[in-house]
Amino acid sequence: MSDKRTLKVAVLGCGAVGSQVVRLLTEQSDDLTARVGVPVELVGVGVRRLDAPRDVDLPDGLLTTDVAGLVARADVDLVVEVIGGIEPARTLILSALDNGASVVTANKALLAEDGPTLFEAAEKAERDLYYEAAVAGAIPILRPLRESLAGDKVTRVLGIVNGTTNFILDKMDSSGAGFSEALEEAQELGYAEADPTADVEGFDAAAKAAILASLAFHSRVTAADVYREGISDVTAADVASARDMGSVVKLLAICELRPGPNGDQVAARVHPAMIPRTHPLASVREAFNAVFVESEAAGQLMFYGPGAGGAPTASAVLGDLVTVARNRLAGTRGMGESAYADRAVQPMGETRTRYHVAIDVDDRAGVLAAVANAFADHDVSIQTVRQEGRGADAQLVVVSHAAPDAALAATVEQLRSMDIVREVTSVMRVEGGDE
Ligand SMILES: NC(=O)c1ccc[n+]([C@@H]2O[C@H](COP(=O)([O-])OP(=O)(O)OC[C@H]3O[C@@H](n4cnc5c(N)ncnc54)[C@H](O)[C@@H]3O)[C@@H](O)[C@H]2O)c1
Ligand SMILES: N[C@@H](CCO)C(=O)O
Ligand code: NA
Repeated sequence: MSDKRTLKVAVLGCGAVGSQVVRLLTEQSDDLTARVGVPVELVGVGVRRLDAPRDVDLPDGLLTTDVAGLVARADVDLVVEVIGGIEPARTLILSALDNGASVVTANKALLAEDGPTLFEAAEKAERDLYYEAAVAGAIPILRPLRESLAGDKVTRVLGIVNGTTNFILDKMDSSGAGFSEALEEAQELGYAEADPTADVEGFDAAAKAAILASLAFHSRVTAADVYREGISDVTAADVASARDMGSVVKLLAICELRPGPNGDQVAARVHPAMIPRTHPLASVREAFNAVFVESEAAGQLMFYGPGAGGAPTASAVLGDLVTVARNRLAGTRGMGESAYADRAVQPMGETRTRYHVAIDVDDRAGVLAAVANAFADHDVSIQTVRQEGRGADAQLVVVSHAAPDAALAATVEQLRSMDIVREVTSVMRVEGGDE
C-alpha cells in the first residue's frame, strides 16, 4: 500500500475529450476523492496554444505548452493522453511510463498502429496503461473483454464502432437517400468531419477492430492486419435490396476465431454488410455504437451506448483513471496486455463470408442455370435465389452460403463477364444469420 496523500494528474490535450476530462476532474473532485481514497489533483494541462478557445473554465496556472516538461515532472502519478494521432502522443506516453507515471489514453490510432511498443513499455515500467475510451467511447467493452470475460472463450465480436457511418447508413435506410446526400446531412449536424475519410473509409473502425481482436483473442493484431472497406460505394440500390430481404446495411467490425491449418486463427475485417432486421445490431440507429460478443459459455452479449462525443468519451477516461489510481494506491497493477495465444491472422481471401448478389438478366430459359453454374464453378453453394420482374426487367437476387471470400469475389467477377448478365447491381456481404 502506498503512503501517498494525493494523486497528481496531468492531462495532455484539451480538445473535445480533454476539456470534458478536465471538467469532470474538477466538478467531481469530492466524489473522486471518496472513490479513490485520496484526493486526485489536476496539476497541469498540456496544450498547443494557451489562447485557444476551450469548452471548460480552467483554474489559473494549469495550462502549459511545455507538454514534454509536464510529462517529465517527477511528482506526476497519472498521465491522461487525449491529443490523438501518432506523434507526439507516442513519445509522450513512452516518456510518462519511463518516468514512472501510469497512463490513460483514448488514442485508438496509436494503439492500433503500435500498441505492442506501448504495452512493452508499460510492462517494463511496471505501470498501468488503460484505454477504454479508444473503442466505442463511453461503452464499457474493453474491460468486459479483459476482465469479466477472462474466464470464457470469446469466439466472435461484431461491432458497430463508428457513429458517423452508422448515422449515414441509418439515414440512407430511413429516407432512401444516397450516400452523398446522407454524408452532407451528417456534416451539417456535426456528426461527420469536413474531411470524413477516416470514418467513411473505415480507418477508424479498423483501428478499433484491431484493438478488439487483440483483447478478445489474446493475440497481437494491428490495423494493418484488418481487411477494410468503407461505405462510400454503398448505393441507395444496395440499401433497398437489403430492405427487400428484411435486412439493413451496417458498417461492421468483425473479429472472429476461425479454423486455420495450424489451429485457430484470428480474422479481423471491417466492411459494410447486410444483417437481418431481427439481429440486435440492426436496432442500433443514428450515431450510436454497439458491440455484440459471442462466447462459448456466456452465449451472446450486447453492449450499447454513445460511442463518441466529448463527455461520453471522458466518462470512459475517468473510469480508467479511477481504476488506475486505485491500483497505484494499492501498489499494484491491472491486467496488462495478454498476447499469449499468439494466433496467426487469417488472410481475407481465406475467411469464410456470405454474399448477396443482385443481377439484371434476361428472363429466358437457361439463365438461372448459367448463373447457378458460375457459383458452382467456384465451389460456392447457393442458399436462396429470388427472381423479381419479368422479361427485360428481370432481376435475380442470389444469397450464398459461406465460402472463402476469394471464391465469392471470383464468382462475382465471372458473373460480370457473362453475356446473359446485363449488370451486377448490388454485391454485399451478409452477416448475422445461418451460414
Ligand atoms: N471525440 C470523440 O468523440 C472521441 C471518441 C473516442 C476517442 N477519441 C480519441 O480521443 C483523442 C482526442 O480526441 P478529441 O476529439 O478530443 O480531439 P480534438 O482534436 O478535439 O483534441 C485534441 C487536442 O489536442 C491538442 N493538441 C494537438 N497537438 C498537441 C500537442 N503537441 N500538445 C498539446 N496539445 C496538442 C489540439 O490542439 C486539440 O485541442 C483522440 O485520440 C481520439 O481518437 C475521441
Ligand atoms: N469519429 C468516430 C468517433 C471517435 O472514435 C465516430 O464517428 O464514431
Ligand atoms: Na469504450
